[in-house]
Amino acid sequence: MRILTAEEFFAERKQTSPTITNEEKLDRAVLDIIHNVRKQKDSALINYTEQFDGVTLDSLFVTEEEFEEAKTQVGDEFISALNEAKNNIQAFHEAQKEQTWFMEKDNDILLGQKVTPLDRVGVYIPGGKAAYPSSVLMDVIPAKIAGVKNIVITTPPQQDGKVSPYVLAAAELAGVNTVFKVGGAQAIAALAYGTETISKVDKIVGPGNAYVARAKKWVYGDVAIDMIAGPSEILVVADETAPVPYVAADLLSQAEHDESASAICVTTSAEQALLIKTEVNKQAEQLERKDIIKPSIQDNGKIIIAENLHAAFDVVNEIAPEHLELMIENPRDYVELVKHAGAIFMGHYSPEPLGDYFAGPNHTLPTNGTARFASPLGVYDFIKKSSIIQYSKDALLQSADSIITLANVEGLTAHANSIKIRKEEKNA
Ligand SMILES: NC(=O)c1ccc[n+]([C@@H]2O[C@H](COP(=O)([O-])OP(=O)(O)OC[C@H]3O[C@@H](n4cnc5c(N)ncnc54)[C@H](O)[C@@H]3O)[C@@H](O)[C@H]2O)c1
Ligand SMILES: N[C@H](CO)Cc1c[nH]c[nH+]1
Ligand SMILES: [Zn+2]
Repeated sequence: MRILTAEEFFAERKQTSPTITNEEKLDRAVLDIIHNVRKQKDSALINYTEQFDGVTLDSLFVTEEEFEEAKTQVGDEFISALNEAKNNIQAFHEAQKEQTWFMEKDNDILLGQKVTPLDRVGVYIPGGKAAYPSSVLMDVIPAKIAGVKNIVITTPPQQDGKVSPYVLAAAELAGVNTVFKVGGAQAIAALAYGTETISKVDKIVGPGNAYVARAKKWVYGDVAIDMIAGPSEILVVADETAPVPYVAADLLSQAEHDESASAICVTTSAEQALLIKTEVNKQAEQLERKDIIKPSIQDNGKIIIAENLHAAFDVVNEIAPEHLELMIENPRDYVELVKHAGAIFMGHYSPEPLGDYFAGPNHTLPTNGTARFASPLGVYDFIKKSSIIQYSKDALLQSADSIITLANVEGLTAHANSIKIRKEEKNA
């Protein structure tokens, strides 16, 4: 984990575009997969699952028996925790619901916006390095609240050829019973273009590793996507009130997702920076997933020393992290300074995993700097809007000349004529 000053950090950002070569390699692999799935459909899915997941599948479908078996495996404690999380997620997302609305003027003009749920949504649930039942709730509940009728899940199979029973139990609790055993870029291609078994959807949502995130970017336009939700990121802003063991534990919580996950701390104290680095290394040694954590911390971990909190927030806004923790005194006084972050966790007792599992706001969040322009997954991702316009005869005649003038200026006389024709009594 490198320690550097804010000035050094900004100087490095200016000089480097370190990911371009990697991106080209990734693009070639992903485009190849998309192309083959479009051509060979199910058989490409079966082959890629063999190649990347080491599993030979007879069928891509999760059967009813597999759902039943899953129920017997997961235990009451898990179901009860899942139900608590579901209630919190549901309550938070209910508040995001949007309704069709109208505005009227003098009984002559009616304008509005009609809200309609999407027809078909495909949810990607990651499954390579961990199973994510929590992501099932996060991605399906807002779709259900929006009123989406047709929701399917794709997720990679485990080594035994089955889908994690915890993922299946969460799917059942969230009300989805169509689950396909396919992951990676091939799953995204299948949802975007359809195969013999998997029908094309209108929108693909859900997080995943770099292959999944890149594939979503490539299919966008042929299908809608929620955002680029790739490898996890955390940025902790710590002042001298932040307990060092808490800071280290929170950084490590995201590093364990993926070797490409990133954990960064910005602190106002050089002394604390050293303590945090030592504590991160100490705690990492004790963690089960240290094989993933160590490369993540080694390659992407940083501790940045800022002169003061204002300078710390310049770093935050430059990085635009997926998760931002404010482990500082009076965090609410500083929230105004945050311009770009997927989720903001305030205070010493709001660690990131509280949001991953339980509090209610969505954990599918924009990564890789895209928090500059993207928002957390929400009910708004599963609806679309249509404008509504109705004028009475009187209202149209009153505005006719202005509309005709505008149409004539654009040289669009057929447009002008569609208004003119209504001015002449004989055509009524
Ligand atoms: N941003 C968010 O909201 C959010 C939420 C949860 C998880 N995540 C992230 O999701 C990711 C989950 O990753 P994961 O790997 O555990 O599961 P995953 O399901 O995203 O990826 C596994 C799949 O990747 C494909 N793959 C692996 N190696 C490949 C290769 N060499 N070439 C082509 N395809 C290959 C395989 O098809 C495999 O099934 C992590 O990076 C985690 O940080 C993000
Ligand atoms: N931190 C992940 C989003 O980057 C979400 C997650 C699910 N389970 C645990 N964590
Ligand atoms: Zn997490």
